[in-house]
Amino acid sequence: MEDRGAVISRLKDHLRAITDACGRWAVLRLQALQLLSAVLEAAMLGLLVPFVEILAGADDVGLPLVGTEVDAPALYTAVAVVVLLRAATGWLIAILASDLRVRTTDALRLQALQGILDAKWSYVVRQRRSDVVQATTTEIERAEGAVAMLAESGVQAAILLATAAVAVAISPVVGGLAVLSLVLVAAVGRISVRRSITLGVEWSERNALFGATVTDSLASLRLIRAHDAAAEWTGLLRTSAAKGRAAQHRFVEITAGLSAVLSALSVAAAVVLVVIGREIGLGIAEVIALAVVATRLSGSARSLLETLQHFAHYSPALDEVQRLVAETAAHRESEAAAVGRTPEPPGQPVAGAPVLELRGITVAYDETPVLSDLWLTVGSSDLVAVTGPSGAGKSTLLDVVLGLLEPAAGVVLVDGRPRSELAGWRARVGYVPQETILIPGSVRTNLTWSANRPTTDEELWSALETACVADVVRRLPDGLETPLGDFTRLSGGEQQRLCLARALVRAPAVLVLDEATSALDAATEAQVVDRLVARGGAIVLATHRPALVERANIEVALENATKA
Ligand SMILES: Nc1ncnc2c1ncn2[C@@H]1O[C@H](COP(=O)(O)OP(=O)(O)OP(=O)(O)O)[C@@H](O)[C@H]1O
Repeated sequence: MEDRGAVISRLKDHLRAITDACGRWAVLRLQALQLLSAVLEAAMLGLLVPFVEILAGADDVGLPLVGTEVDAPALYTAVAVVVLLRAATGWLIAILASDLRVRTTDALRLQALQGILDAKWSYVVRQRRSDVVQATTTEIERAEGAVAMLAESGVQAAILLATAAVAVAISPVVGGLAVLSLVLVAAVGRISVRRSITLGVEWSERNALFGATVTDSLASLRLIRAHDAAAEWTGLLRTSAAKGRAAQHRFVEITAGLSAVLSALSVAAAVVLVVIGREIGLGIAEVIALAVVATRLSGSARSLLETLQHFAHYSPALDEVQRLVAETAAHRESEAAAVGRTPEPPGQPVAGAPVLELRGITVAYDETPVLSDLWLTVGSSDLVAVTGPSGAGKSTLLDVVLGLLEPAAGVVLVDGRPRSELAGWRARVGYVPQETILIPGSVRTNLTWSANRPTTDEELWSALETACVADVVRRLPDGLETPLGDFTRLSGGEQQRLCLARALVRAPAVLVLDEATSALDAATEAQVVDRLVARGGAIVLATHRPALVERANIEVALENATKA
């Protein structure tokens, strides 16, 4: 259960998120408009008494607070001006609040994604992909709902206070009683708002489970169909859907229930207040005005309560997004290595030094060493084969070469200097992972999205030729412009070669291949390697294929997870 200050601290958290994203002035502008709107609402209600008096036949009436006597046309003009101003203010508030809402959630979404892109690789690999997807899509949308509710509650609270002030101004006794009943409503409302937070947390958990199930089942679609294992996944989806339905049902039960009780009570309260007003000798104009004000008061209180309940229900989503932002910030790579930063110009290479050197490195996951005291020198045209049984640490070693993992001990040298600037190093590396990664988009998009520079068609075709996949692309209906989807028409081996061409488009000094030719037949693999060697540059590849090991001039044979 949430603590007493939960709602207030959540409101503060959201306000801070809005201020961070949009600036203090934008928030102050909205708050000023909300205040103006409340003052205009109070003026509108305050004009009710003279309005009813004019309707009852008076020639001149006194304006409340100002006291000036005015005739009917002047009063009608004042009412019209206030009504128009109030409408214009409402319009401005709606636009401003929507701007703040969208800007805040866009900023949070970008912060969360940037956080993942900038975080240390050792942190990233421990994350569940669907959690990040959920936080930056569904949960962000709920957080946006919470921000909208926060802005809405600001207007409603201001209007509620203004209406209460008018009620007290018309009759301190009756108005005072009305305010007292509001305090009672607030006390009951607090319980329902706190319950809404708990249900909101359940809803977030359901979203996480639902998202994970959908993401995982889509990633395994081919296997699910082949093994006829859909029942397992639909069962999980049904469970998470049912959990969500129950939480949503309870939330609506609470909000709609409270709303129904309040609407019945508000009619009774208005009648009681009018009777009391008559009993203490108020005039008919005051009594009518009080009845209207009391009805508006209870309406405003109900709306504010509903808004706060919705805010409370949505607000746990912001926790989820902020948790991701804070966690990624705590695991941030060094400033210089972060993705998207302009790399520092590299220091002067030491003459004759190898492009990369690992001196006695040790790498461990959770204190368990995978590589120990490993030494490796990679010259500018070396072909290095990393071999060893499954789990020996081949991919781990490639991650160190790529600059994704930093060794716990030992030194990594680039051009004879300690590798301190990871972004600069990665700009010189091309990588082909074990699994093929093709994004929705054309062949061209797939070749160029990670090039980090403008590319010519000539460069693309040259990379495709080197990867022995140019003929395949030429045969596609639209060549380089042919779209590739999740279920692309290319075979596994063709996709692998396309991924290799993508790495080559970067013109890398060091090409890192993690069993990147495993789907190729021996003849095609040999042809690809011939062309890669002819192209020049260093190659570091992990492989189980004896033929490839034979071609290499350096072999790093990893024997088991603790001995390199
Ligand atoms: N993120 C991680 N957290 C904890 N342990 C890990 C992590 N990544 C890899 N390992 C462990 O480190 C060891 C080496 O893994 P690695 O993927 O480098 O092996 P590999 O030689 O490439 O295996 P394969 O040939 O099967 O791909 C394995 O025991 C693996 O379970």
